Amino acid sequence: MTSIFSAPRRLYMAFHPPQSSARTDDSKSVKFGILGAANIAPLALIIPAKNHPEVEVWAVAARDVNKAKAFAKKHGVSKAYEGYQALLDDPEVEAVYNPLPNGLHFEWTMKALAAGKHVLLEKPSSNTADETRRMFEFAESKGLILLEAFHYRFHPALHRTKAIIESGELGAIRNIRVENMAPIPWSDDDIRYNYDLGGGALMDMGCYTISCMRYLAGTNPTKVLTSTYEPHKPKSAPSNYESKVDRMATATFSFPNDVTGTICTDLSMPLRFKILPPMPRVSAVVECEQGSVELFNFPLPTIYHSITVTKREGKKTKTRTERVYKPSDAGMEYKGEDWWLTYRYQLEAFVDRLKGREPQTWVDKEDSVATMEWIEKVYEKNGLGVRPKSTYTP
Ligand SMILES: NC(=O)C1=CN([C@@H]2O[C@H](COP(=O)(O)OP(=O)(O)OC[C@H]3O[C@@H](n4cnc5c(N)ncnc54)[C@H](OP(=O)(O)O)[C@@H]3O)[C@@H](O)[C@H]2O)C=CC1
Ligand SMILES: O=C1OC[C@@H](O)[C@H](O)[C@H]1O
Repeated sequence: MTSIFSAPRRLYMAFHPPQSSARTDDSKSVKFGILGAANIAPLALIIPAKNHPEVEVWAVAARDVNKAKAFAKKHGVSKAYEGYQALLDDPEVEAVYNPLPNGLHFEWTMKALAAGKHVLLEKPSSNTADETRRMFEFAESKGLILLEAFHYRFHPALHRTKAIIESGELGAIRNIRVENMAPIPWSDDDIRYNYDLGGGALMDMGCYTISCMRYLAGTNPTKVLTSTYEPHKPKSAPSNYESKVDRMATATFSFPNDVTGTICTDLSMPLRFKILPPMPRVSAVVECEQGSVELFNFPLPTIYHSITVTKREGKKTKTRTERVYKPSDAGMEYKGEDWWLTYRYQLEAFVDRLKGREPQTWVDKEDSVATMEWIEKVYEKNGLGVRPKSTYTP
């Protein structure tokens, strides 16, 4: 039963989750260390950890120890380290969260694994598919867990959308279109615009579109058919500046059985009439033989989402809308509350695997490698070229 209070309550709880009342004995909790006082860390780990009975965010490291100390104080983290290696040398740290810029993912994940830590690694997993494969192979060889933090994959709204497609009620898939575009005025020195650090729209918001398209298709594309981009040009750039960083990118793909796919991603959608920020475009739409299903807001479904199913029946078209904030809303049996952020579902799965329990969802090695392979293929197609590989040699 929903009421006018359910959305404000859900949003409040999402960002102010209750401290877990069933806290596990401290000696059994998983102590996390964070590499970098990253902007995303509070949302992706600190807030979800408050409500996870088996997680303690124990340490943070930053290049500047004062930054690490300030972050630790603000978020109630016990230890603050100068430099990332110092955190990896802490025997108390069992799992590492790696939210460094993309171009540093390979180096610091390899070092964390070498130090015997499990790793929750931000998306996209690295700058190249080869690096991603090597990280997973190393994790396997050490018996450690490595998960690419594609948090959206863990939310029940996405699982319900996939179940609708797989139920066959709409017939076979014909086309999949995924958009992830927002009007965010990132500064020119943001990591997203830094080629050496693995910047670009396709790497950042675009990696979700490739991952989501592959997931909903249930298979990999066979080819990149077309790709376009608009470059990012810093305000101070000379007129002949040649950018290797895409602010916006599109691509079309072929899939087996004449299925097609389209992605569109934009880090900083242009203002309308030079003043009005456009609405973000955050949908995954699957067109099938007898209708379509659209998951609106697949990246952050806890905030708000809708699953719109349009079905052609003879000359009539029927439309229904579903909302699945918690698994039981769609008859699914795994754990979750309507206010759980995608990151909270993800943390549950990560800790389940670490503790030897079966997680409800997982993003495995082949999945992460394939996402990087198709990112590379799009960059090859549009001429911008693959992001630079790491200079770190393990
Ligand atoms: N899951 C999600 O929803 C999101 C995921 N992300 C991903 O998380 C990662 C980090 O993103 P975000 O938090 O926005 O990034 P930040 O701009 O906050 O950078 C993250 C950290 O990178 C460190 N860093 C190390 N070397 C450099 C360098 N040369 N230049 C700049 N920073 C450096 C800084 O650490 P220090 O503290 O040591 O200075 C900084 O704290 C990316 O991989 C991104 O794709 C980002 C946003 C959302
Ligand atoms: O992962 C992400 O999600 C939110 C976006 O604003 C951000 O650019 C991206 O890194």
